[in-house]
Amino acid sequence: MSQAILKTEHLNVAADRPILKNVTIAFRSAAITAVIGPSGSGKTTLLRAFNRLNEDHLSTSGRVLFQGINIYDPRVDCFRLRMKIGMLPSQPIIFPISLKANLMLAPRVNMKVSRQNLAMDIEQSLRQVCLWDKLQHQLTNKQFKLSTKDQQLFCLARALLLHPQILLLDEPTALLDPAATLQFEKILLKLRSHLTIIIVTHNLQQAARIADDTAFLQHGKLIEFAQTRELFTRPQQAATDQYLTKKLILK
Ligand SMILES: Nc1ncnc2c1ncn2[C@@H]1O[C@H](COP(=O)(O)OP(=O)(O)OP(=O)(O)O)[C@@H](O)[C@H]1O
Repeated sequence: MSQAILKTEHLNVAADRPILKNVTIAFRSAAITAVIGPSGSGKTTLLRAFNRLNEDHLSTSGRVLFQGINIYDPRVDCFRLRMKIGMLPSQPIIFPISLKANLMLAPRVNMKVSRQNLAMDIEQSLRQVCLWDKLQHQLTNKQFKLSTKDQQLFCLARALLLHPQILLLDEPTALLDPAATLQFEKILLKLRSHLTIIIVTHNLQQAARIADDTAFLQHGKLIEFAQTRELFTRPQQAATDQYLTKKLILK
């Protein structure tokens, strides 16, 4: 079993009231972890805590350790942190410039890579998401329109260009149809060999299909965290059992 790459210790996040309460969890390296739970249970807030996206408007206490270093230490550079821990929101965001310019934005600013190396990286990341053949001749075409599925894959490729060690995905397939969802999942399973993936999902079948481990949150508390097969077949907490049963029956 691989080592933990990311851990929280007694993580609390609050607005005018607590949102995450005393969450202690460890994520395995080169594994996919699903975060499940009812709406409002704190899943997105947990994900955002991992690259310090909450701190402008929410208070955070406790520790988040990335490779043993507390990311809330004031000496940690947020830009560098967000390159190592990338995030993909559920709504794809593509700027109204060419696809190539979209891809080049972050690496040129943050990594100062040469144009030649960047061209190779772009090809590699588009190949990783199975878009190279479709897009290689459209990269400078400002009018080219992508389908919703391809927009989300393109955003994944853009995130991969920064060579993150952890990728945070917030309901990445919420807008996709079942076939596109399966294609997206297949790509995640391939990426897992060298990338740690934490995915928030309302789709329990998705968690069961791709996640090595699953965390169940409710009312801001980590109720249960286990290998996915264990959590789905032998939940240890009554609340987990109730949630899984209700979701699967209502499906
Ligand atoms: N910036 C904020 N200020 C105040 N309350 C917030 C803020 N961000 C989140 N919350 C509250 O924290 C709770 C958890 O929100 P969060 O988005 O993390 O839940 P979630 O489990 O991801 O929900 P969903 O499945 O609906 O996306 C909600 O009640 C939400 O209203």
